[in-house]
Amino acid sequence: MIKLLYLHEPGVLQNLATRYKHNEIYTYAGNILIAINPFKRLPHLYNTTMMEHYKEATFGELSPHVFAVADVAYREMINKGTSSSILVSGESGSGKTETTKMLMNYLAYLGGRPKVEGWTVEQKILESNPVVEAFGNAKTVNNNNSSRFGKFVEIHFDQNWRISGATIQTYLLERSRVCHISKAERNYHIFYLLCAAPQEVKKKYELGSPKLFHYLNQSDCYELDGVNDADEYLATRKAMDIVGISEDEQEAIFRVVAAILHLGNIEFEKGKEEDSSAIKTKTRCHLDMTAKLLECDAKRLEDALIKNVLKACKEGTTRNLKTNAALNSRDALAKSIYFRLFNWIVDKINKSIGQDGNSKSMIGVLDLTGFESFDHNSFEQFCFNYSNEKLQGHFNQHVLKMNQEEYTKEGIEWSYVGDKQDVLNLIEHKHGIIALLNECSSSLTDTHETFCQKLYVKFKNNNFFSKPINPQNSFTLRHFAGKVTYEANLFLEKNKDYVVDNHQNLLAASSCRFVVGLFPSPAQEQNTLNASKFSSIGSSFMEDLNKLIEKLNSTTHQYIRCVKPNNCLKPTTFENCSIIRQLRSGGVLKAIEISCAEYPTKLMFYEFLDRFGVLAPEVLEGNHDDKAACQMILKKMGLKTNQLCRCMQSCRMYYAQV
Ligand SMILES: Nc1ncnc2c1ncn2[C@@H]1O[C@H](COP(=O)(O)OP(=O)(O)OP(=O)(O)O)[C@@H](O)[C@H]1O
Repeated sequence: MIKLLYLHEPGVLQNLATRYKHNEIYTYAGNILIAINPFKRLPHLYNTTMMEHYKEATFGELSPHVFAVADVAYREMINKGTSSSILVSGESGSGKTETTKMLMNYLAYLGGRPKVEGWTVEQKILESNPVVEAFGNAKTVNNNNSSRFGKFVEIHFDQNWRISGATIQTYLLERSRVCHISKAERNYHIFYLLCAAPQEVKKKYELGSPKLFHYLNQSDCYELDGVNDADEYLATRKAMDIVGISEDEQEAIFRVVAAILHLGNIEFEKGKEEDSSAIKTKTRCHLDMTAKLLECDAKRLEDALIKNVLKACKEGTTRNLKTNAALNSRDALAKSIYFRLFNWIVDKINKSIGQDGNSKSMIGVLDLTGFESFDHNSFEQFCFNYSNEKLQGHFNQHVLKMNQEEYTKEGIEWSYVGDKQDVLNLIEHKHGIIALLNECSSSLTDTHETFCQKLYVKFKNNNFFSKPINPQNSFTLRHFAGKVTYEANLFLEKNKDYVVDNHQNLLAASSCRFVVGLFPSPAQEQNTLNASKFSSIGSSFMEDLNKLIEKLNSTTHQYIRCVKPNNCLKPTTFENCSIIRQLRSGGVLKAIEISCAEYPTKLMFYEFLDRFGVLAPEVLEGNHDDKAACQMILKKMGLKTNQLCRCMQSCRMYYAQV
């Protein structure tokens, strides 16, 4: 892109469209790699021959490519000993996860070891992808394989620049999906894979078609185009072997997954006592099966679902739950189990791969959940979009600032262009939205209505906040990527990070060691966490993001901007408006704008002389150095709107209106 003589939006778009037509999906815009999702397999771009080419080449010698970006990070590590982070960003479905996998493949190729017995570290790292995707990805309206969590993978290298370990840090899994799915979406892949497992496995867990399970049949979408769940089940089992999850552990994991499906089929009716509920007789078989799979007492499970332990009263005092509250209790249990299971899997992978405490350098790859705006947006979208704001803030600070600092360094007069990102401030300031949400979540009297009323009063003059006419109890934020309206009705509940005491006690008493490991007894947990204290998901997510930014700031950065060319997920369709919107909101056009605003064209001195020397042949004939010769030509032509850089090896001339 920077080779274009004139940089402007239509030119940028035309350039990308032409390249995309020829399957050239990668383009550089300065130090950013733009990657346009091809929505079709392009194996020739990623094979070993291609890796060999990029390994041999210097940056810029070959066509833009995701391998070239990883190569820069690897070479910088070798030459300067620096650690790097590759930040992959873009909307949901734009190709971040695929790009991340290509980067990891290439780094494994560069830093891999000759095969010894068993699985190598890099094989384990690569095979962690299908495992975490099976448990953490799902079909959404934007993407058939949408990551419902963010991740930062740190790959460690030893003194010989070989891969010596890795850590996967995950961020905020979308818990609500376990129990609620919208039209045309699916639950987490693993549930469908297990329903497509070999007959003997399904028999063991009393599973059948996904249509039989409430947590899967709320949407009529069961299959994914081009994906065979039975094959994926086997592939996931194999990947679990490779990442070091033992046969027994896999058995326990799938038992827990099956238990969640049975748990979701338990229904309630009015109980005999007033304001109480009871298990519907026809669904009692699911209660028994859930108890069997979780190896806990069926009666205790029943009580844990239809009764609540009163904390304020003496030990053992319980209150009956009405049918709706029992349904909520059932769903809360399912979400807690799944969330803990997901974290257990990530921890296990980390332990199995191993971290290298003596590592010389690391290369990190960041893939956060993309920006989302659905018809209905809740707390999860709020958090995902907040993390995208955070990443955008980092990008603005580093890329826009970096470009402009170059002007300053080169002695070019320049007035600063930048985004202040006030919406970030609105969310995370000590008196911002998260703080208010925490205040309301921990109060006994606040509801989602009072939370919204407080928001409306507090932020009525904030340009990034507005109160929509519809729906009630919602608020709109003007994000960098567009406006999103959030429905606040479950915000308070979803912000609370806790496991119901009843559920905790039930599972801590399971005869299955694996289940107990997911839910250590409160006494054990008390050591690490003050259970009685309110714990806010919003705040801990904010803390995690701040730590992440700190880590990113301690490394050098490479940026990859993934772009979704259309919303119908089809190859060859290039929707100009949507692409321009993504480039604008992602700061790519802003970076280009900095180049355009006053000095759209940059030429090396010798290029300028080559091109414009004809205007002053006498200058060319004289014995002047290049910079002085350029100055003489400009002076002769009476042009004042151009500027010359200070003399450095990479000296360029910036000029306008020539
Ligand atoms: N380089 C590529 N080559 C072929 N297909 C691709 C490529 N990048 C993306 N895709 C296709 O686009 C789909 C969506 O990509 P991906 O899952 O990486 O998006 P994402 O940005 O990570 O989305 P989300 O934020 O929802 O997780 C992939 O499942 C794949 O079909």
